[in-house]
Amino acid sequence: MAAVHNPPSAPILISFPDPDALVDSLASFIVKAQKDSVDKKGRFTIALSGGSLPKMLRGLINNPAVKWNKWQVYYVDERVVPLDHPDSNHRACTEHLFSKVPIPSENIHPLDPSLLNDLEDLSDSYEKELIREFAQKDSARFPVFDLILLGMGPDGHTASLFPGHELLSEEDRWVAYVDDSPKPPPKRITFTYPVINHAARVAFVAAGKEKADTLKSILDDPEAGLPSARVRPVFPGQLYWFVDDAAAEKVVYPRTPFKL
Ligand SMILES: O=C(O)[C@H](O)[C@@H](O)[C@H](O)[C@H](O)COP(=O)(O)O
Repeated sequence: MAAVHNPPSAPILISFPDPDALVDSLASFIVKAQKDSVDKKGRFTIALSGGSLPKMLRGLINNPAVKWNKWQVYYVDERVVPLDHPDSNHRACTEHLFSKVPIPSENIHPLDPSLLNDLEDLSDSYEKELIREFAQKDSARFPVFDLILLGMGPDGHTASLFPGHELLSEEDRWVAYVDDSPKPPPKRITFTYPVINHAARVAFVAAGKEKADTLKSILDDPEAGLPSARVRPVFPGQLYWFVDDAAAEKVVYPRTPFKL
């Protein structure tokens, strides 16, 4: 009998009056994803982006529902700089979140700082870090993160997947590198689409009117093919957009009220 392939579910767009309102609901959403995962398998695998995202996770600080010792944290993409460099996503997440909560340091998976001079080795070693978490358990072709949190750049990029880049068609590797990122710094490692699109839940977080045109293209004209529009988790994965009204101002795509 031929396999039945369910199409990806439609994205769920949730818009908040301002970023502060978004922060609290985002925290509740993450805690719910954590609870579902921990109830099912005793751990919670999450991948974080850089940019403005780390600051938007402040609703998790002093939140008694977060089981920090169950979290395994990876980076969706990382700039190839020392871990304490101002450009480092790991540094941003540490400053805005990890330094303020009781997460065991061994539950956080930054890139290997001894490999910064060799992009190939660096991305291979990060892929092995994912294989240690995921592949041995169920020999998965691709890892299934419980939650991946993404940002969207004004050009429509997400992770370090930029418009027109050859990595947009990568189908095999889990982690790849770029040395020509148009957003500085130029050297980065990044999850590929197969990893992002196999997650159980993927949530974009985007705020501000400078994102309004791009968000409209992504949600109202996905066929235009901007990198963020290519995030379509395979069934039964679900895609969410947590945005503010300024970012959503031009979007016609229907909003869904926030509920857990
Ligand atoms: O390290 C990075 O540069 C990112 O992970 C990147 O993909 C980011 O999420 C977007 O550029 C959005 O950034 P903002 O949220 O700052 O607009």
